[in-house]
Amino acid sequence: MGIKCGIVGLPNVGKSTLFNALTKAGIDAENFPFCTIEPNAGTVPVPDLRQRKISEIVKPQRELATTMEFVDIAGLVAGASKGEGLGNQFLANIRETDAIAHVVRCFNDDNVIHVANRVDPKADIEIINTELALADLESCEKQLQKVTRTAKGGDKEAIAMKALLENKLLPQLNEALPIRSLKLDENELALVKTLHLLTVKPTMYIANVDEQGFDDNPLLDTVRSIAEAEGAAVVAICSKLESEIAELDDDERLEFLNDLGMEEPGLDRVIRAGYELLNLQTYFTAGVKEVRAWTVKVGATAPEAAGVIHTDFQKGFIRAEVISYEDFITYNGEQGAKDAGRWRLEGKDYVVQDGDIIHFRFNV
Ligand SMILES: Nc1ncnc2c1ncn2[C@@H]1O[C@H](COP(=O)(O)OP(=O)(O)OP(=O)(O)O)[C@@H](O)[C@H]1O
Ligand SMILES: [Mg+2]
Repeated sequence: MGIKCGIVGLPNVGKSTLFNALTKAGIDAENFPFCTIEPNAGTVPVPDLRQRKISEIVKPQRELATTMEFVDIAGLVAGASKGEGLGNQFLANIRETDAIAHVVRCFNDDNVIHVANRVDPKADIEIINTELALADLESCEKQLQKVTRTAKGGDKEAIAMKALLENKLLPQLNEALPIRSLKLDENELALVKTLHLLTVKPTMYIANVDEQGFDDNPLLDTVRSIAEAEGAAVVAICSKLESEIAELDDDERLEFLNDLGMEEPGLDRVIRAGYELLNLQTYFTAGVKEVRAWTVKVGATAPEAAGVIHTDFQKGFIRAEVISYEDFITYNGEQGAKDAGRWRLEGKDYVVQDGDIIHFRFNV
């Protein structure tokens, strides 16, 4: 499905360190602002404990996870929308993503330069959010000029767009508030989509804390309360620690996590949060050759889910053979689920459920 999550934030807050931990790409993550200039992209498997359990039953030749793409973007400073720092180029990189992971510095370390010489998550978040809102404000003002002309000729869509811009979008952006927190109806959302705005993208905050900074951390609390007010998700991680964990081999990693009292790397939480942010879910195909996870939108129908594998599967869709994840595990696989009467044949209106194990029947 090609889902892209952009990593944004002020310079030198730990974006590339996080990116390296996620992708094991080994790009430069050094202690100076604007270390990253060109964006770096990397594909990351979405961790799913259910897949392992399915594979234990099916014993396939191979397992394939579903994936998500992360893009590490250059640091943004105040005035970026007017060309400061790396300016508009940076904003164009964000425009191409589906969701935003906003990294906020919540660690104290005098050796690591902060561009404003202070650690202040609230001020940092405001700088980034203001720049994104200013960029959108500019796009919306341009659009208003354009539609004002066409609206005079009586064009219905132009009239609707003009009203939306004047009554809702521009007032919101003038307050430096994001478009995603506006309540909009379906028609308005369709119009907004054509504007390719930045502040409409689903956003989560990544609080980058010290190794000891997960509990009793007022900096983290600040990020949590800002996010709560916006209805956004927060994931607390220590980028530096994660990049060290990522370099270990599997056995060492388990031991290290155990010593830290962690069940899984913090990265897995970042990836899953990105997945939830975009309202995505997973279904599985399970055969002796391979057990594979696939990504679909929540609410996708069986033919749409088939289309993720191949467009021919969608076009020639006949039926889906479905077993829920719980049944698959409870009855120890397909045969057991069949014997228990838990194997279903579903038609084109079936709405896929998270974790479903599906086999598609189709014509070619
Ligand atoms: N949780 C943390 N605790 C302490 N130091 C950290 C932490 N996370 C990152 N750092 C350090 O901060 C410095 C900057 O990290 P990094 O290069 O990842 O930042 P960046 O956001 O990508 O910067 P730029 O915008 O300049 O590309 C590095 O020296 C890194 O080791
Ligand atoms: Mg960087």
